[in-house]
Amino acid sequence: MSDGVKHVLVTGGNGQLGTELKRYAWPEGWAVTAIDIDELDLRDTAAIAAMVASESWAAVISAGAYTAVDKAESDIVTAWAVNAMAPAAFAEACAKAGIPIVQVSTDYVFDGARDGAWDVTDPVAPLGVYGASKLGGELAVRTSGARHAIVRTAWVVSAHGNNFIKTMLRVGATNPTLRVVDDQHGSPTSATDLAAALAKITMRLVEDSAAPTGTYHFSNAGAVTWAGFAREIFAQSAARGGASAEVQGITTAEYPTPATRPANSLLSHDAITRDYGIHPPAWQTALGNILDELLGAPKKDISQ
Ligand SMILES: NC(=O)C1=CN([C@@H]2O[C@H](COP(=O)(O)OP(=O)(O)OC[C@H]3O[C@@H](n4cnc5c(N)ncnc54)[C@H](OP(=O)(O)O)[C@@H]3O)[C@@H](O)[C@H]2O)C=CC1
Ligand SMILES: Cc1cn([C@H]2C[C@H](O)[C@@H](COP(=O)(O)OP(=O)(O)O[C@H]3O[C@@H](C)C(=O)[C@@H](O)[C@H]3O)O2)c(=O)[nH]c1=O
Ligand SMILES: [Mg+2]
Repeated sequence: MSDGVKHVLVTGGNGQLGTELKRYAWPEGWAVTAIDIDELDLRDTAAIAAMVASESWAAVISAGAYTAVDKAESDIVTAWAVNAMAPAAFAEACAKAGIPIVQVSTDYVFDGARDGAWDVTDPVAPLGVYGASKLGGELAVRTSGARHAIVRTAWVVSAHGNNFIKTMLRVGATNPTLRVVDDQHGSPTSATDLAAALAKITMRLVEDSAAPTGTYHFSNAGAVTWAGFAREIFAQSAARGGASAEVQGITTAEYPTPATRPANSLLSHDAITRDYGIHPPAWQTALGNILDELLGAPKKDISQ
């Protein structure tokens, strides 16, 4: 592509994040090629090398992933192929091509076994296959020799694809009461806000060979439990005439799942703010924007 445009290759193009990276208002001179399984199977490392070598890409954003956390527990080989070997193949190809790679990773690399926000330098200790395989991808990128940013995020939600907001609205439409875990703490992340942060980092890595590299955390600002998140979803949904349900807080032990989730996966934004000047918006605001898209703007408050 010798058109003077900087082409960014994005994997996971049909996912939540890939969809928002396509919708992002890239400045003139930038273009995104977002691919998913129809164009390239991430289990095919030879095809990955060929894809990167096929064009003069400006950068790769590695967003594609095996994100079914519970299913991964019984599908280890596929999870590792997609979450670890594919990023390894991309990173190797990027190093060869001399282009940067932005690898998206997860809060689930942490064990969650302490209070406070996890810093980028804190020790990792994944509790399940999904987190372990994503950590494998991180390590491959980190040791590849490619200039990189590894951006860990958490609890990704959007108006498109599968996520907790859409599950709550769907289940809440037919159930008056929902039981939701109230002892796992984290920060929801709008795929739209994440896409904007990743675009900013990617463009800087491409334009400035001295741009900061390393590991970063991005989530929306503020902390909540899944039950607290569900309550706010229904409060904001009801204000828009959407589904509402009562949320009964339960313990993790009362909601058994194949994969163990971290009790605390709050992410510190210090590194991304310091190096890239990124200040994530509050998760409640991000939720409101997603519900605006799904349900329309809130009805006027008639009590005043
Ligand atoms: N969702 C979340 O809560 C979080 C996500 N992340 C990370 O953020 C990134 C983006 O996540 P998100 O957009 O939510 O994930 P999604 O599951 O919405 O999107 C991932 C995409 O990757 C595709 N994919 C899976 N396997 C393959 C394969 N073998 N070949 C080609 N494509 C494949 C999926 O296709 P298909 O749907 O057909 O499987 C899907 O379109 C991922 O790296 C994820 O690990 C980090 C923290 C939280
Ligand atoms: C649907 C439902 C879930 N839960 C619990 C299960 C779980 O602990 C929590 C959230 O459910 P989810 O299935 O969305 O959780 P999960 O799929 O684990 O979400 C994770 O996805 C991966 C890809 C990540 O990287 C993580 O950051 C995180 O977002 O809520 C309830 O307690 N009640 C319910 O009715
Ligand atoms: Mg899930």
